[in-house]
Amino acid sequence: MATLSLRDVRKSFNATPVLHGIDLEVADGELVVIVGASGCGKSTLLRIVAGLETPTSGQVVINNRDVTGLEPADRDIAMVFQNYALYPHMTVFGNMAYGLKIRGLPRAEIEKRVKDAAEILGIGALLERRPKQLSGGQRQRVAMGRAIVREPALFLFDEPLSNLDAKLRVQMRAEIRRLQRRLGVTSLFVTHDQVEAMTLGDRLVVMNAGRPAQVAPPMEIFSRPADTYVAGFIGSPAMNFIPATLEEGGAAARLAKGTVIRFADGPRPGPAGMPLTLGLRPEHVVPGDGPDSVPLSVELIEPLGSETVVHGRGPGGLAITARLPGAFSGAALPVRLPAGHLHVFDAGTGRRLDP
Ligand SMILES: Nc1ncnc2c1ncn2[C@@H]1O[C@H](COP(=O)(O)OP(=O)(O)OP(=O)(O)O)[C@@H](O)[C@H]1O
Repeated sequence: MATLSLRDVRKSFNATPVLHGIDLEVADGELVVIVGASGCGKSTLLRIVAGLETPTSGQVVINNRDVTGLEPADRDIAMVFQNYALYPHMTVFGNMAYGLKIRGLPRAEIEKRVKDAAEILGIGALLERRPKQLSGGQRQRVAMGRAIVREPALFLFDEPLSNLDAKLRVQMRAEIRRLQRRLGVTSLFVTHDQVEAMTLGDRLVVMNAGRPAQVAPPMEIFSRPADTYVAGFIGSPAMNFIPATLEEGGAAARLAKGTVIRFADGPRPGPAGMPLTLGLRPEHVVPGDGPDSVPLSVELIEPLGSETVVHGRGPGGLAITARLPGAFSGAALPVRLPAGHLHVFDAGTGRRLDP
């Protein structure tokens, strides 16, 4: 049972700020995923929670205890890394038991914990092997096992799946989710992979250049992204962005070549002529004619079997990607930009404009 609080955590390296004040509350048993592009500060944040890095200011609080000044070993956490960090000269049993031996647990207790964890992870038959005699997925399970036997308050995962091939990644992702639910251990998971983030997290922290751009459950992030950064980062193919201006007392948007789209859900605040960025996911671009349609000249067709991704250009060179069900061929098609699916952002700040 554990909660984690980060309170205005800041970090600079050589006077260059990389974390600009992170506040986060992680509930007991919750799995929070920190996701963002390379260099946004995810690993630094995780290492601060682990105690491997000292924040420039701010606090790390685990179970209402300020651990900011404590050594990693005194924080009651277990970390699973990308490179597994197994001892090559030790057996699987030895690797999993090592931390418990250091802590001076009785031999019988160590054996019980290691065997139980190995059972849960399906590696009971591998306990006498050495890491080099294991597959990538098996090594990953040993690294997980080593974390589990410690029965920590907090699991910290730093891109633990990135060395696995695509199929194994998906499998291990599901295993980690199941395991985390079953054990109920509060967890922080860092990844740059948006699919991993969406499928694993109870909530996501989408980081942009050292700041949390949005903290919310995955589907809320997908359906109501807080700004254009989050909107463009989550979702594949990426959301289309269409420049427009605010019209009709905030009730409509005018596109470059004159198409006017009336918002389905009421007016947006802002002066007439205010620059907007409209967001529309490729799956919401539909072929057809209407007051909200634009002609598209097709540049690239990507058949995916059950659906087709079509990249094209609209008026004024506007790039639009559509995800169409089934097969598609052709050089041109009119597409509708349905108002009910539009995300409306302030073009200046990138922030979502709510009706
Ligand atoms: N020890 C260090 N000294 C100086 N700069 C550092 C140090 N560690 C990280 N940085 C810088 O801090 C920024 C954030 O790094 P961090 O590793 O946290 O990013 P990340 O989001 O985890 O990226 P990636 O996905 O590539 O691992 C980067 O610009 C990085 O170069």
